[in-house]
Amino acid sequence: MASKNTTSPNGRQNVQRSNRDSARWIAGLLLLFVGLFSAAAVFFSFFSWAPDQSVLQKSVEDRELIGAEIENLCGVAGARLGMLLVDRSFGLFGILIPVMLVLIGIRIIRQRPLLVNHSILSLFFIMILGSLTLGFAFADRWSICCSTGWGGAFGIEVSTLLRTHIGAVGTLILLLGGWILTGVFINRNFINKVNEVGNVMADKGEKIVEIVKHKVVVPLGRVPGEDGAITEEAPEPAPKAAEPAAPAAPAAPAAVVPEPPVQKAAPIHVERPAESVAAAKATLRDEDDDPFIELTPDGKPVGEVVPEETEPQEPAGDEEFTEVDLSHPEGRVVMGRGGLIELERPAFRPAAPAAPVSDGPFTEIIVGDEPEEPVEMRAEIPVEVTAETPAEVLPAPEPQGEGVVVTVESNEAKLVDEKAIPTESYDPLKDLVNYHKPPVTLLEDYVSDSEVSDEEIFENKTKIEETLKYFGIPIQRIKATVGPTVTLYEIVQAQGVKIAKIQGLQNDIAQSLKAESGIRIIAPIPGKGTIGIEVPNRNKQIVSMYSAVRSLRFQESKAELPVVIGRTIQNENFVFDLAKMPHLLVAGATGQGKSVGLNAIITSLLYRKHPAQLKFVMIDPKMVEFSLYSKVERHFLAKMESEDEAIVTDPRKAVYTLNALCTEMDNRLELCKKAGARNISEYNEKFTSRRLNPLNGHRFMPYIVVVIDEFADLIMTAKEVETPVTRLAQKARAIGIHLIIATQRPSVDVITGKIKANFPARVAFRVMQMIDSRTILDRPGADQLIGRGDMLISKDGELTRIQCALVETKEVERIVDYISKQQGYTAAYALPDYTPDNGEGQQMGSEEASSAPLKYDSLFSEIARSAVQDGSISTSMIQRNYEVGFNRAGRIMMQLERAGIVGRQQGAKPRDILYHDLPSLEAKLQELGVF
Ligand SMILES: Nc1ncnc2c1ncn2[C@@H]1O[C@H](COP(=O)(O)OP(=O)(O)OP(=O)(O)O)[C@@H](O)[C@H]1O
Repeated sequence: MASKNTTSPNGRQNVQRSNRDSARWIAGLLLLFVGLFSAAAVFFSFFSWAPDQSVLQKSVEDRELIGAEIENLCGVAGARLGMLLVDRSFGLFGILIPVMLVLIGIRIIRQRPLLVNHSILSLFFIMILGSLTLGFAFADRWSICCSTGWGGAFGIEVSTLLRTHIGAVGTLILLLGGWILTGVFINRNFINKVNEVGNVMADKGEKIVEIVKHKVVVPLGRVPGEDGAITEEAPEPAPKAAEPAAPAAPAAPAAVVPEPPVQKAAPIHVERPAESVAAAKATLRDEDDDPFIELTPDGKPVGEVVPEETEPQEPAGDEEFTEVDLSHPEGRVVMGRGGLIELERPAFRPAAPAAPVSDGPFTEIIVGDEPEEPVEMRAEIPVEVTAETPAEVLPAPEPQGEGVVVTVESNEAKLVDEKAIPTESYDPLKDLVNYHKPPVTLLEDYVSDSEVSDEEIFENKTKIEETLKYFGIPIQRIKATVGPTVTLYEIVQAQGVKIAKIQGLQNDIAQSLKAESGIRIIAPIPGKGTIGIEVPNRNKQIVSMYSAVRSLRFQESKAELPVVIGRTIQNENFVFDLAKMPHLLVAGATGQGKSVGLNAIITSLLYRKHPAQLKFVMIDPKMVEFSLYSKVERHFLAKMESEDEAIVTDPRKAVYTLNALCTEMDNRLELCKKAGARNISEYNEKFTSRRLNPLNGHRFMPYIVVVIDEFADLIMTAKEVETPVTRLAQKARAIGIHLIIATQRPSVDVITGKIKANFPARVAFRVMQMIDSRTILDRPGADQLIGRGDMLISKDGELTRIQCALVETKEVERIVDYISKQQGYTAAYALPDYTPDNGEGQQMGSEEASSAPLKYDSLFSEIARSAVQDGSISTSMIQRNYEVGFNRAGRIMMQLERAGIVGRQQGAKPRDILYHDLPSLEAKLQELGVF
């Protein structure tokens, strides 16, 4: 007789699980309180250990007799605990034991795994090392906070032991190594810090060697040769810059002309390559410690060429600039410490035009904004000369005009101090550092009391056995696995029975089990060789998103885009990596759970990803499914810059958005190519480890998940949607763009061959006809599902039956509310704007699409007026004058073109303005409805 126990194994499991959870929670809370009490006890013991210890040494009677009381605010227990954790254990660092207890308690309450918790392990290492270090450093010398010494009994004894065996130096090195390893364990960036210290020490070492060379070796008559080798020959003493030098050339006029009163009116900065300046400096460095470098007009150090008659040089060193005569009558070149070459001219004197300075072979002169304007006309405007010419080849100005004083600063390429260059990894999450992922408590924990009874299982097993026997198929064994929706009866058939024979009995078995649908025969079960018969349970269980998100499998998943979609027949949470799928096709008849499935996918991702890591593009022709996600626009959504709404509901805009995604894909592929990365993970890894320069356009790439609901509606109204979808499906996986396409009608005109070929992963909810099942899964099965979240997922030809997790609209609302209340980015993630050319616009089939855009930019009329008034326009002009981005400027230009106000772009030529007077433009604007 079969057991009549009505509690199923499943139910028992649930009850056991909930009892375990409660016990865990209580244990966690107890530990938390013990930890808090211990922390307080240890803290107070730091102040009261001395009197308390003498009190504790006395018997209770003695204490009462003399009225001695414990001072620790946690009483006798506190004083003893303090003694135990501080004196007898880890000294000052004994306080970390209660801290660890508190952390463990919290983790138990929050149902977190304990074994390898990083923070607790870190604290543990710190405690051991800290105690050892203090024990080693102070032994039992100081007893400010406890009787044994700062390191506690453990620290003192173990360090003494180490000292005995490996000596003081060995112990010191061991401790240093231990601290470094602990630092690295706590934060991997610590490696960089260690490297930095190493570099600083290496630099210091080099400097010391330099100083020794200059101060000790050189005075001894040994000088470094060009190759750095030390030779015995002493060089000719170089003339000091300030000293009059022997004439090397006919006296330059500048040498005899008295220096005019200098007014720093229009300095000319000459920028040149760092090497030349460095070379010039290097020539001088060895001659004089003076930080200022004097140059002659031909760029040579002043001591070598400046004639003796040169006007007395002001003592270099205390000046901001060292002045050097040019051959110009009144010119002077001054090279300052910063290395910028500057031309100083006396005010109100005819100055040398900038042009001669620029005549050098590589000299580029930028004279304010207007290069053609003579320098002397611009006395108030700082004049910049950018020269790629080394100082040595800078031609001296022809002696024309007079009174020009040239101050030369060699503009060294500005180098950031090497220590100021960030060495730690770039952390994209720091953008929203306070972002908290939604707590799981926002989800509903649906408790199902509908369970599969043992009776039901036994009945089904008997019926299956009888039916098979009736058709002459003997079986050896049957095993039942109860799932949330169906129970799998696994049959081991007698030897010699053909699998196909059982497969053909699907309808007969269904009839005998009186099940209208839901019976599915898996023959054989992959990897097992047995035959599976899935029979729907009389009462289905709800799989809550709450339990799915809480599952260890999901929480510990290392996937890039982890998704927990529901539970398999074996009652295991089914977790997959969307990044590896890499796209998903979702089909199912109306009301069978598609939208819930999509929400489960989106919710999973929201629970695991940070806004910096993931963006969604949501296309919702039904207009209602995704509207609630608009609240997280600034956190998790991406849209074209020109779009107002982040959730795309208009089929025409859906096409634009998908094309914009193609542009984003192309941009990302280009960036990956430049970076030498094969995929988004490699690229982001390079970017975060600062191996890619943002100045070269590199940026951190978040994953983009594109969710399209009702694809059938979309492709029917905008056939051209197929092209971008196929392109994305073919190429976007590597750079982190993944598509999820859902449709009610999985017919071949919707899921075309091109699309299907690029979607190896498919999800099927119940469909009404076998043909639909074949379209989506390439085989029957989806027509045999029982609906309400019962689904099949096919990946690489393998089919898994899953009960989709239920996440209701109200739960999604709570999650998006939680996220939206947190700080987000200033706007949605911007996709490059896509502007269709006219041809494409006409293809849309609607008149509206080919005519001027529906909505004009708010700057449209203002820019149109200014274009007509000025008679010219360009995108860059719009950008500059109105401080708008390139995309917006381009869009406004496109709107002007479509409105017939400006002509088409013709190569590099400026666009024609098609209106020549404001009244006719105003009439046009009125006609367009823009004022
Ligand atoms: N996983 C599930 N568990 C329990 N019930 C579910 C599940 N999925 C769906 N249902 C039930 O089925 C109903 C319809 O689901 P859903 O709205 O997802 O269907 P749909 O396929 O998106 O339909 P349509 O295409 O018409 O929008 C839900 O309101 C819910 O009651």
